[in-house]
Amino acid sequence: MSSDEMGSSAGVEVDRMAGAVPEPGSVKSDPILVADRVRRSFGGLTAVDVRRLEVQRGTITALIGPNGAGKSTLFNLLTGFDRVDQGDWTFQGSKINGKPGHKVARAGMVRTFQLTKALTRMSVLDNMLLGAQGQFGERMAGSFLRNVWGRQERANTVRALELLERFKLIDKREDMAGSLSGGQRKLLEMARALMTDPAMIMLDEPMAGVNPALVQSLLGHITSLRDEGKTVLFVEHDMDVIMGISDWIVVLAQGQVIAEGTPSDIRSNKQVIDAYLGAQDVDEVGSADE
Ligand SMILES: Nc1ncnc2c1ncn2[C@@H]1O[C@H](COP(=O)(O)OP(=O)(O)OP(=O)(O)O)[C@@H](O)[C@H]1O
Repeated sequence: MSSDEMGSSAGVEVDRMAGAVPEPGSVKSDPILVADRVRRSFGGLTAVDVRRLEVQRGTITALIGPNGAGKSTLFNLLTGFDRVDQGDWTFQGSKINGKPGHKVARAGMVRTFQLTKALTRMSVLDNMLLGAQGQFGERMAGSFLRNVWGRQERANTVRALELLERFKLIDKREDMAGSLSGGQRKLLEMARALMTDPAMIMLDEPMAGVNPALVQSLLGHITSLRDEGKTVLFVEHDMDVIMGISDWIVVLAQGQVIAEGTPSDIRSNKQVIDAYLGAQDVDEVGSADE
């Protein structure tokens, strides 16, 4: 078995994928998320048309593909932030399609959100407390601030401070979120998503706009989440990051899953090279890994 198929945790080699076959729709031994025939069109354009997708529990799974492949749309659909035309999916064995984002979050599946304008004008700590409400949109920010201190927020504040400590943002807790650097914003987005202690966290481009100095720190946080038993599904464009930390990679092109596999499977998959990676990128990925 290749090193890509094996993960190392506290010196013990673990086969997290339990021999899953590298093919689209691949069956997993312990899937936390199972999606069937998920379709979403915008006018005449089919943005997502996924026949079957299973995400193995306790892994880092990357969702990759060219621009416009449907990655963000699939994220939005699965987490209740967009409506499917058709499709079913279960999370931890329970059907969650059709549920709004905050209910999906309560079920244990949380996605990160980029800091919108309203959120940048709130303090780092208030951003965290907002995360305790589960999934949220910008329009909830105003009502949240009016209500938050009237309710039992003590436990949430304790959790928020613990997470800010862990993500090295504790000294910034009173600062406006908008004053954070690109990397610190990503740390805040991740910390905020953890407020509800989800079983699965979905990260939307966790490395975008991050200074190289913070990349290692972010990677460390992502792998520790997995090593604590959480499932991580992330969309990312940085191939070194994807190949470096993923247990499994799902490749989308034109809304469909065209390949799945370990980093080494994907790196040598001709269809993926043609549709996405390009020979040059594969060489770069190979050398960056060595
Ligand atoms: N709200 C919308 N209205 C119309 N078309 C949309 C909408 N959202 C997405 N699309 C289209 O659906 C397709 C998939 O878009 P999506 O943003 O999901 O791709 P992506 O893989 O996340 O791309 P990127 O890597 O560039 O973020 C694209 O052609 C996009 O233009």
